[in-house]
Amino acid sequence: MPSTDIAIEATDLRKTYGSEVALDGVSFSISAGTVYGFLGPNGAGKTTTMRLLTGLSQPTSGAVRVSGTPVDDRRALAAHVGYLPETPPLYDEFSAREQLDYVADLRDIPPNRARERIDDYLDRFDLADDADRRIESYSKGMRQKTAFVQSVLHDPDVLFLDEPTSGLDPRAARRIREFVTEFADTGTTIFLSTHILPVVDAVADEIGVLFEGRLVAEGTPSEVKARAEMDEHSSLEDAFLAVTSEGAGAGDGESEHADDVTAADG
Ligand SMILES: Nc1ncnc2c1ncn2[C@@H]1O[C@H](COP(=O)(O)OP(=O)(O)OP(=O)(O)O)[C@@H](O)[C@H]1O
Repeated sequence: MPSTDIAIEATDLRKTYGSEVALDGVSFSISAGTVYGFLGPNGAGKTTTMRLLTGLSQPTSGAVRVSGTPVDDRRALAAHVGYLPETPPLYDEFSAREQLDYVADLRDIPPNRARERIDDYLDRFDLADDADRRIESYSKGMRQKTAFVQSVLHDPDVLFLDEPTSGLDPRAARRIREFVTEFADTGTTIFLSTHILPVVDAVADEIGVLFEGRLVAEGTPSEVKARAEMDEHSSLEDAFLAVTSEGAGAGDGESEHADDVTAADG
């Protein structure tokens, strides 16, 4: 794997489904160790982008490199990338422990190391007592926690998280936030898509806001707020609503701030 300080580089990504344009020329460059909050309203193209960034789907045009490697080289990337998708792949008939053993084996984690990590994570996510029950009997939050552990078991350099706190109670959601910060402190790059804006405000170094398949704002949380002409007391939610109003993209003037919002740098 080539060494690079750029962890994720997307160049002019376009994705169409028939006549539907899901992504309309999205570019960004994310430095290693960054927590990047990826925001956008329903249907903006976030999941489509994440699938392109993880090589699960091919762009209509444009290119993606993760840790310097083109994402279509999935063999080279597998050890370096973790992905928690919106609908995580779990086998209902497995227990959490079996599921995690299976993934550890796929990831070629040495058995002793795998056992240690799995026990540690099960404990930290309060799953230890249920670890030998079948996943089909789990609550949504227990499934989500199992899926999160599965995505980080091999200690990836770049971690893609799609709504990681979905279905989690406050304690578990906080645990995920702490993990995100902890991983980032050790140099892991985190690409985090969520609708829970306070989470992004708390953990993200940088933010990208997608609207109708285009990146309409990018920068630190305070830069995005400033760009949307918010004052220092405004929330990220206020800025999000300003840059993703119809007026921001189509110029119908619905938002008083829309005309002042400049396009993202990327
Ligand atoms: N397989 C597909 N076939 C056709 N259209 C699709 C397909 N996948 C996504 N789209 C369309 O692409 C656009 C972007 O969808 P995407 O799922 O990426 O949005 P999103 O930002 O993740 O939304 P949400 O926040 O609701 O999860 C939508 O208009 C969606 O209907």
